[in-house]
Amino acid sequence: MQQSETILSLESIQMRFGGLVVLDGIDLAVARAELVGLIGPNGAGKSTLFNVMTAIYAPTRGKVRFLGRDVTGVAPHKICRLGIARTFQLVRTFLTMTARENVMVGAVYGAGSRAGNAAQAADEALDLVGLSARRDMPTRHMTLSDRRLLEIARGVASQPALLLLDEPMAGLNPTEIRQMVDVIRRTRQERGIAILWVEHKVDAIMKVCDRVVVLDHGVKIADATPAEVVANRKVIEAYLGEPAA
Ligand SMILES: Nc1ncnc2c1ncn2[C@@H]1O[C@H](COP(=O)(O)OP(=O)(O)OP(=O)(O)O)[C@@H](O)[C@H]1O
Repeated sequence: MQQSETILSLESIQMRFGGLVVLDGIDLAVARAELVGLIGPNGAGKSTLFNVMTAIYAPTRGKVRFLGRDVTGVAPHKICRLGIARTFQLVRTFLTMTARENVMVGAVYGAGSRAGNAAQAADEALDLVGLSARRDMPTRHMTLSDRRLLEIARGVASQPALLLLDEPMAGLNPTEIRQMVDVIRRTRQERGIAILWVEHKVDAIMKVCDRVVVLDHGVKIADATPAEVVANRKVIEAYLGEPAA
């Protein structure tokens, strides 16, 4: 695997809603199988950036390139087929369907699998996230933590090159957070999927990521290793605060 190959690049992305500039000249590259954290204060523009990458929004300026193609403003279902999957801050699963059926949707919709292949892809993805034993459970009976894991499984089953995680740890307890960290690591290591991970649980990001990107007021203020980011004055002032003495 060529880990240094860039699969996603954002070039000078600007997103404006009327007079409000929410993203201002963002450049960002993600390499194959890289694990990148995306952090910043509330309202910094992280979710909006995901929405631009997945073509929910067409940026007012700039380009999104994925696997060598200009995909700026391409329809969201095409982005998924091309290999970008995502999870949501507010979990979105089909509540009356079982865990396995939910993940099969990812396999069919994202990877274009037929029923037999989709079932196999779903079982493998459920195994990766540790939900095999609950695969026949309707998702309305699952805990928040399991539904977050299920969203990851659904993304993995679509066979993406890049998975976008939007606050997968929100609302989880410490045990569930450790389990989630383990799943994120394995998703990258065992599947070779690049991950761009938005999170307010900064400790987890710093422990696990190769690189951390920091947004503040729609501007990228840092893009470096975790050790460099925690020592960055701009990041301390905008988001992290001074370390405890
Ligand atoms: N559709 C929209 N129309 C107008 N303003 C929007 C829209 N979507 C987002 N915004 C604004 O863009 C800014 C960035 O929001 P965004 O949700 O991307 O931030 P965030 O970094 O993901 O925040 P959080 O950490 O709270 O999830 C906010 O000021 C928000 O109110």
